Amino acid sequence: MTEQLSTLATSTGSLPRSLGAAVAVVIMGVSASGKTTLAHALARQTGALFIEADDYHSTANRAKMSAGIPLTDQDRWPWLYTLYASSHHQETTSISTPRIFITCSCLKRSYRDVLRSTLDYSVCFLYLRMSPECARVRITRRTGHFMPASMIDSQFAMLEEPTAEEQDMDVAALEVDSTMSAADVLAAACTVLGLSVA
Ligand SMILES: Nc1ncnc2c1ncn2[C@@H]1O[C@H](COP(=O)(O)OP(=O)(O)OP(=O)(O)O)[C@@H](O)[C@H]1O
Ligand SMILES: O=C(O)[C@H](O)[C@@H](O)[C@H](O)[C@H](O)CO
Repeated sequence: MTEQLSTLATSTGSLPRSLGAAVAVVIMGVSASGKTTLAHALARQTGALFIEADDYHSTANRAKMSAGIPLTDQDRWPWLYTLYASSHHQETTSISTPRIFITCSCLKRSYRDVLRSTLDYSVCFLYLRMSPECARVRITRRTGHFMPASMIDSQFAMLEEPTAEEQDMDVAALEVDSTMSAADVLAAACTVLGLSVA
């Protein structure tokens, strides 16, 4: 993990140029890293569709997480399938890209590979990279959400940060810390994605 972090630290900040035109952008990261907040803002500003992966968790998955029990691969495969199946049929009238923002934790390489290989359209990932301390503060302050703060450690334990190889391929990482407002994160994301929204 430490090795991955240091690799990432030297290579964050922009998407491979060929993926600037990706149709779908998956905003990934641990719980409370700000995926939903950012995706809402991006979708609002660009007119793109927004798909929230949390909406596709089964009742059983939600109950597990609410009870502070981390999901397993077996819990996540059907969830990723349902997410894929629903994204698959989405079409928008937008003629610009990206057309879809998808929030999805995508904690493991294998989960990202599932989306890479199943989604019909070109996809790239924007990884919101946040320290455990910052995520813990955010999740503790958040109200009205099923995910308890006690899950933060397991989210980081599970996390396989995007490798340098993935970053050469289709992942950009954005460092997010406690000094960045939602507007700051939006602006940084737009720069990384090459979007010219205000
Ligand atoms: N830049 C920011 N500064 C301060 N608070 C923020 C910022 N961005 C998001 N938040 C707050 O942090 C909390 C987590 O954000 P959000 O729900 O968007 O994260 P998430 O990654 O979608 O979480 P989850 O995967 O658990 O649904 C929310 O209460 C949100 O209002
Ligand atoms: O893979 C997972 O463990 C889950 O997707 C979680 O990340 C939560 O659903 C999400 O973060 C909501 O709090």
